[in-house]
Amino acid sequence: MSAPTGSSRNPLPQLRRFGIWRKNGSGRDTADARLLETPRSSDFTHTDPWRVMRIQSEFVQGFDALADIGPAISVFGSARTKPESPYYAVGVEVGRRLAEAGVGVITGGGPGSMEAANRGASEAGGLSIGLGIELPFESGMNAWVGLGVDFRYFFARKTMFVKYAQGFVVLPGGLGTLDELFEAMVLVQTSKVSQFPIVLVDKAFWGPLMDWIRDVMVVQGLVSAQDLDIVALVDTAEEAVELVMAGKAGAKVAGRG
Ligand SMILES: CC(C)=CCNc1ncnc2c1ncn2[C@@H]1O[C@H](COP(=O)(O)O)[C@@H](O)[C@H]1O
Repeated sequence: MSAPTGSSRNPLPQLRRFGIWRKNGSGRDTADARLLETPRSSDFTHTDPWRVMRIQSEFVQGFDALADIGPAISVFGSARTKPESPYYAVGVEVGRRLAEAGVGVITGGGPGSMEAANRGASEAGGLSIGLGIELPFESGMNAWVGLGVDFRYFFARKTMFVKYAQGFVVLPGGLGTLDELFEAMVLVQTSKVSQFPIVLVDKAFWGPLMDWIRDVMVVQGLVSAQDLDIVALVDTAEEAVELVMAGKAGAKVAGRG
């Protein structure tokens, strides 16, 4: 086969940097040279290579803090749930029942339903973990967190929610809750995790979302009907803890591959 000649074709790459080929670089622009160069300003702490170090340190810190927590379940839900809301009461009961079942409770460490689950776990004498996130409007770690780890990056934090839990209980929530839920659903769908129960609490809240997935996504062939089995819908804290502890929801799909 002859070499491409058209001007729109890439010529051979000229410079290689850590396995990445780039064209049009200066031969004197090496990693060593850049390392030894006097920085033009202290802005280097805002550069991507520096960020990579910070990202790495978040993973190290998270792995370090959570390595020995034992079995745990992550509980998600709205940061805006008020203490007088029925959802808050369900969150407290989920946390309490999980602690009584002998597993740690991991939440996002914030207010609302996260606080409720931490509170239930803490009041029952269980391990109450909060994985906080730096946000412009965050209110800090809730008072019921016994072991807290703060993150700058959502993706590092989300890794911990899955890596150190054996299942998810998801209370009604907003975009943050959906982000955490769908991340887990995709991980089960693609067999990145197996036997990972995901239980959604409150059929009236979650039902319409599941109906939309069934009526639109499944009908258009964008997900399979089986994918609906990744999650289970329940109405009470008791059912949620029973199912998540039995490892039931999600098992069907995870087991097929
Ligand atoms: C009352 C209020 C607006 C406070 C916001 N304070 C917050 N503090 C901590 N985490 C938060 C906060 N807001 C959103 N989150 C993040 O979003 C998730 C819940 O989001 P949401 O409320 O469902 O979307 C949490 O796990 C966390 O990732």
